[in-house]
Order: sequence, then C-alpha cells, then structure tokens
Amino acid sequence: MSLLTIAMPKGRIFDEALHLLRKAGYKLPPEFDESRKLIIEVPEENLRFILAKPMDVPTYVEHGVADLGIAGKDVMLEEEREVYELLDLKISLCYLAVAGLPGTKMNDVAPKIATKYPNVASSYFREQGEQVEIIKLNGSIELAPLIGLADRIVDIVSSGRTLKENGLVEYEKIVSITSRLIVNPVSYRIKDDRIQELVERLEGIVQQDAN
Ligand SMILES: Nc1ncnc2c1ncn2[C@@H]1O[C@H](COP(=O)(O)OP(=O)(O)OP(=O)(O)O)[C@@H](O)[C@H]1O
Ligand SMILES: O=P(O)(O)OC[C@H]1O[C@H](OP(=O)(O)OP(=O)(O)O)[C@H](O)[C@@H]1O
Repeated sequence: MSLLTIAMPKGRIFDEALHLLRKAGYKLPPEFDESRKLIIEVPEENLRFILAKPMDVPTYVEHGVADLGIAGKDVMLEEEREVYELLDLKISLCYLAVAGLPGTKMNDVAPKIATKYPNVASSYFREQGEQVEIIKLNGSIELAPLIGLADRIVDIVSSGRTLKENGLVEYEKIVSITSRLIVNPVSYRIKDDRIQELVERLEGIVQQDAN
C-alpha cells in the first residue's frame, strides 16, 4: 500500500476537514488537535499530513510533495495551479463578494479595488468590462473603503458580520465557496487505488451529511 501525503490547511478549514476524515474512518491521533508540528505521520493508516497555510496548499500539491490537499475554491480560483479537483467536501461554506460603503458609486476612472484575491478580482471586473486598479492586501480588507484606500473590496463573506459591523454593504456576489479535495495529476495516475478509496470514503460521508 503506497504512502499518501495530504496537505491540510491550517486555520478555519482544519477542524472541519479533520472531522470529515475521522468520520470517513481514518484513525487520526490526538496529536492533530494539540500539536504545533507541521508534519504528522500516521503509520497505522500509511498517511502523512503536512500542515500548510491555506493559500499554499495547491502549491504543495502541484509540485507533487503532497499527493492530495484540501483547499477552498477561493484559493483554487486565485492560484490556478495544475491540480485536479476530485471532490467538493461541502465544508467551510462562504462566498466571495464585492462590497463597499453604502450609496457610493465607484470612481469613473480606474476605481480602486482592495483584495486578498487579485486574480479573482481582476478577472471579475474584466468580465464586467470595468477597468480597475487592484490593491493587494493581506487581511483586514474591510478597512480599505473606510479609510479611503479603495472604492470597493473583493472579499470573503460568511456570516456577514464583518461587513455589518464596519458599516459596509454587499454590492455583488461573485461566487459560492466550499472546500475541495485536490490531487496531483501524477499521483492520481500512480496511486489511483488508494486515492480512489479515499475519495469513495469521503464521498460517502459528504453525501450522508448533505441528507
Ligand atoms: N469567514 C471566512 N473568512 C475567510 N475564509 C473563510 C471564511 N469561511 C470559510 N473560509 C475558508 O477558509 C479559508 C481561509 O482560512 P483561514 O482564514 O484560516 O486562512 P487565511 O485566510 O490564510 O487566514 P490568515 O491569513 O488569517 O492566516 C478560505 O480559503 C475559505 O475557503
Ligand atoms: O462574514 P464574516 O463571518 O464576518 O467573515 C468574513 C470575514 O472573515 C475573513 O477575515 P478573517 O477573520 O480571516 O481576518 P483577516 O481580515 O485577517 O483576513 C474575511 O476576510 C472577512 O473579513
């Protein structure tokens, strides 16, 4: 049985992803819940996990240092890596939206858009036929329109609380987001039996949770 390396996103998605794997029958030790280790070996399952920043998961998978990974659709759209998407895990639901101060129009000439997702934002506004200037930020995106840095933001909305508490409104929804199981194309070919088994086990749980 070949060893599978799985890139897991640290942070928000981690607990839900872990829960899903455990429900699918994988025995993952308490180390996952407590430790700060970045590589966790599970020899009993012939699995190895690497714990990465969510935005970096497709990079590890594309380079083949991880066979599989779990990544938000937002990350997949932004990073456009050479990986296959195998399964919608239907966890960590949220969406990407355009937001800004209420009752405001975007500047006519090169309106500024602040975002952590420069590629997604440029494609979106290009499709809308708008020429915009993208300002890349790494967090606290909602600050940008409040402080006069940008006309609009493109950011994740989940509960809507961050927008509301900062007096911002949503202008357009861009795309719904869930987390996906992704695979390196070569691993998919050479470790197909193991990967297929993992997909089927997870698929069963995702279906069960959806009903
Ligand atoms: N409210 C939310 N805000 C941000 N991401 C969310 C939210 N809900 C679900 N997600 C999913 O979680 C992923 C981000 O997880 P997380 O916030 O832990 O990482 P991060 O953006 O790298 O955070 P940080 O930069 O604060 O470490 C996104 O790619 C998205 O798919
Ligand atoms: O709709 P809500 O439930 O309020 O969630 C959305 C907020 O959560 C994320 O920020 P995060 O907490 O990751 O902080 P960040 O600004 O450092 O990215 C996202 O960028 C929004 O700001």
